[in-house]
Amino acid sequence: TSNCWGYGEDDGPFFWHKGYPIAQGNRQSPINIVTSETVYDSSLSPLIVSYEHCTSISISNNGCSVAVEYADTEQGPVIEGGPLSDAYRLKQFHFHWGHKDYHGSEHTVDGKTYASELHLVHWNTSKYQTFREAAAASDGLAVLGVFLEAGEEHQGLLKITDALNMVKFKGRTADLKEFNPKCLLPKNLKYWTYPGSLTTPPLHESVIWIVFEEPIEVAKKQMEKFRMLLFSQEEEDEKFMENNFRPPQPLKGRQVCASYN
Ligand SMILES: NS(=O)(=O)c1ccc(NC(=S)OCCc2ccsc2)cc1
Ligand SMILES: [Zn+2]
Repeated sequence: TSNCWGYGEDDGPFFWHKGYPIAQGNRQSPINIVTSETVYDSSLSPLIVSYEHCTSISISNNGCSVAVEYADTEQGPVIEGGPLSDAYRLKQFHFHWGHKDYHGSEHTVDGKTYASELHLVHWNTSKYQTFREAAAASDGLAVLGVFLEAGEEHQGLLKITDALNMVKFKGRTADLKEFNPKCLLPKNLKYWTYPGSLTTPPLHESVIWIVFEEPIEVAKKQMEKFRMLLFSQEEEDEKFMENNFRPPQPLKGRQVCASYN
């Protein structure tokens, strides 16, 4: 889809409200998580991540990020529990990152930015028939957010970072079979959760956010591979894909719940 929005100085996050007025809505994402204002919610049950049957299909450069898509089948990978009343099936995961390792995440924690943020996008298959329908419903989507920080090489991520050179240009897709993203989750699944939105247009306010406190470590050279991707198509002026993150949005009175005390 030829987006008329981007991350540049004339089509970036500060302009999105023109095409998508919901950008100034009451449950926009990302947010800055102020840990002293989070509320421990003892009614939050543990998050159940059932990623056993993981048929990844492909990896693609969609012009705003790089995404790994999953087959939309009954026995696909699902999450449930935690703040969720229904089962949510994995549709895709993608990343946001910066020009350098000191920034790039969308959510921030007490103002701290991370080098990158992984989003695992799930939709409510108990209540809706398609992703598109769920994406427009207030309880339609659940996105797991994982912070990435520069450190040791991440073995599980190698299969992704080694595939990036196959999808350098916008619109490119490559096979990526049997990738199980469970290896991308942190050891400790303590999380914060709050009601929010897609962080890119159409910015639908349909996401239950579940953001893990513990970052995963990835090597600097793995981060550099994300930065050699392009926003642009072959034959267009080369525009390196970086800083594809939306800054934190107003909390508008929302409560952020913590899964732990
Ligand atoms: N960064 S994010 O996780 O909030 C996020 C997740 C999904 C999307 N959009 C997707 S997967 O769109 C697929 C096409 C579509 C269908 C209904 S609305 C958009 C945008 C942002
Ligand atoms: Zn995202």
